Amino acid sequence: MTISIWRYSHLALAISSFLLLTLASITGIILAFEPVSEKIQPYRVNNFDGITLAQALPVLRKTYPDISELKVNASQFVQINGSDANGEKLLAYVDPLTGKILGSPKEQNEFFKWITALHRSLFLHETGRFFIGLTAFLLLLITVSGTMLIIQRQRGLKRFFTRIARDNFAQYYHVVLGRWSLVPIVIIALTGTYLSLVRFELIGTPKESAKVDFDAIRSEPAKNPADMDIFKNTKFSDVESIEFPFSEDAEDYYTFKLKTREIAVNQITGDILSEVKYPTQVLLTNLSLNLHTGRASALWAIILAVASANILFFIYSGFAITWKRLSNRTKNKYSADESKYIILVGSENGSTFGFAQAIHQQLIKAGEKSFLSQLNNYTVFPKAENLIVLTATYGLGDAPTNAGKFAALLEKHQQPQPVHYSVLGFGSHAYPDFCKFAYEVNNLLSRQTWAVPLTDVHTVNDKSPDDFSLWAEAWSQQIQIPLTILPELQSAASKRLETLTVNTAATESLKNGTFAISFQTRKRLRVKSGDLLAIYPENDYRERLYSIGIVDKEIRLSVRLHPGGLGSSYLHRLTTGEKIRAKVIKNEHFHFPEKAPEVVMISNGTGIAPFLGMVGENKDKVPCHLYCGFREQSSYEMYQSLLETNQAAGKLVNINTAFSRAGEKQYVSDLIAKDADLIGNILNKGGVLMICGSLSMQKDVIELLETICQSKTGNSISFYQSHNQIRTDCY
Ligand SMILES: Cc1cc2nc3c(=O)[nH]c(=O)nc-3n(C[C@H](O)[C@H](O)[C@H](O)COP(=O)(O)O)c2cc1C
Repeated sequence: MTISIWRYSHLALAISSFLLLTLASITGIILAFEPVSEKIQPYRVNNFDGITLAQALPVLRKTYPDISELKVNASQFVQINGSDANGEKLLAYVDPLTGKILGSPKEQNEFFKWITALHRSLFLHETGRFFIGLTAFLLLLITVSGTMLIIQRQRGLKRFFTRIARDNFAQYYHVVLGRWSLVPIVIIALTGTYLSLVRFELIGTPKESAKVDFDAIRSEPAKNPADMDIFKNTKFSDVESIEFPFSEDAEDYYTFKLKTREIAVNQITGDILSEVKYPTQVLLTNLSLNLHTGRASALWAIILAVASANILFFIYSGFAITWKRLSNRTKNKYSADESKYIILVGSENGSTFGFAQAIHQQLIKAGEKSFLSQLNNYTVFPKAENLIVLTATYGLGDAPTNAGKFAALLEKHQQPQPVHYSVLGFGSHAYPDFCKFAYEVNNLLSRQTWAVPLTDVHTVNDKSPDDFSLWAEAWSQQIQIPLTILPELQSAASKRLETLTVNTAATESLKNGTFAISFQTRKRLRVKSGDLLAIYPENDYRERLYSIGIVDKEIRLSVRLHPGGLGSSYLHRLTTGEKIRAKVIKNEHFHFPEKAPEVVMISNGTGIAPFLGMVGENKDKVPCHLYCGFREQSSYEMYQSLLETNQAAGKLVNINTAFSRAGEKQYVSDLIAKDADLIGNILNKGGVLMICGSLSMQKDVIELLETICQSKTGNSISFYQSHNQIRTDCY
């Protein structure tokens, strides 16, 4: 919620000021070159900061007896004013130590004059100045709201400068450059606002002149100016201007306008006749001018120019981001009430909508009625048969702004008919709570009586086309509508097919219709237990996926034979030595965990397939517990000897079996319920739970684990799902 307040303020402020901000930034960049071009003039003497008035004033007065005034400008050029020996007007830059003339001051360049007027007042005098002042203030508010957004994005001030997860170009550089130019932009905005307030006298700058008590002026003891304390202690770098005495009478005195005060000095004795310290407002005005114009430092002027150029980039990238968000507003061909397919999206920056649009368009093309909207528009969908949720995760594993109300709406609206659902999470492993909100949505849906899982929850890391296509394949397999991958994602998604040779064909089909089949692969094929094998029984778009277990260097599949099933009948028909074309799909999230202190494997039926390979891969003998459910003892027997050999080798701590149609008639969830303490401990110490098998088993186990997590660990199950401690691969 708060993220949207800052975001809307940031956007509203940007929209209301972008025209004037563009103008002020462009003119600001140009004006930054004025101090730079001035600084390269050869009128500043070396070691200027060390020169005292005692060293310079006697020389200057001797060389120019009719000098009336001396000024030191922001570039530290010393300019004298008076008349020369011939009585001619003298206005020149001089070397304060020698009195040598270095050049003569020039009028401000006409071009810079014109740009300055445009920058300050838009040629509209006070009205223009007001709008420019207002723009500076709005820029200040934009930087405040922008800073808040970065703090939220980075999850706290401490992580302000830590790595940024890369989104799209505009998004990424908006944040990266925003962080680096924050300080100069705040300074530009703050000083611009301050100078406008001074200009409109909303901040007063009272400046009193030094008042001299003429009766107290002494004319002795006379001192050599080079020996006067005030001359010795005052550096040229502190001077703004000096008015010289008009004559040699004691009543005529020096007036030093220094950076912080004004003093009157007796020219004969060196007495300080009066001293006035400038009020803070005057000091701040001077500082603001220096900082806003860069007149005191060429380096700072360049920083200001770069910061102003960044403001232009922010205007462009800010609008690019907004455009992307707005362009995702969908116009639906079919209403929510009449649609069979409902696609709901949780997205902050719009990329998830891109994926959703692709699915939506393909369903429409296939002649289906599909409705696409955001998760916050969840309601009753009377004709819905399929719900697809695609959602990103933000903040601390939270919902995106357009999905924040989903949980409450789900409670409120029950679907009147059974609806199949499938959840696809979008996230990034750069964040600790990977796709947490998607897991939460999936867990919430699984508790609804009307909701029937169609696929396991899938996740997409950093918009990976491979991850997306994995979900698309699993979904298509269930629905029988081919979802071809977006053309722009296609190149990455299309992989080479492998030729595999059947090593052991399905010799016998057991009573319950389960069989095993193994394939020999080429030597260098990189495949691990938990990866998926995609087969194409009819050599067309129809693909079937099976979980792989690597046993004795072979790909071993466990398959349930469905009467008339496309994939299972095809595999069942294959004979030893036959070759097939298939694709190995990497399924990294379901590999045997490399660093877990303890592992729990939970399966039912053919879901045991990847675990058969994984136990063999447990070379470090990580404590590993297996909970597997079957219909009857005979289904287990085909895996028993392999599992017991691994147990004897110390790669499995225990094998817990549940038979649903024999003996105690138990489900795998009953075994887990009994070992709730053990499961809680394993999660607490960073162990990993892997679940493979049917979606209905997964639903029961997840529900049970939610209770175990809450009571034994204090975290919700989605915490462990998003931290990769609970991994599922169900179908
Ligand atoms: C500020 C911010 C916070 C994020 N937080 C998470 C997070 O906690 N977990 C996660 O998996 N991804 C996180 N992400 C990554 C996004 O979920 C991911 O980039 C997603 O694809 C963006 O989708 P969208 O463009 O539709 O909003 C975050 C991204 C950003 C910019």
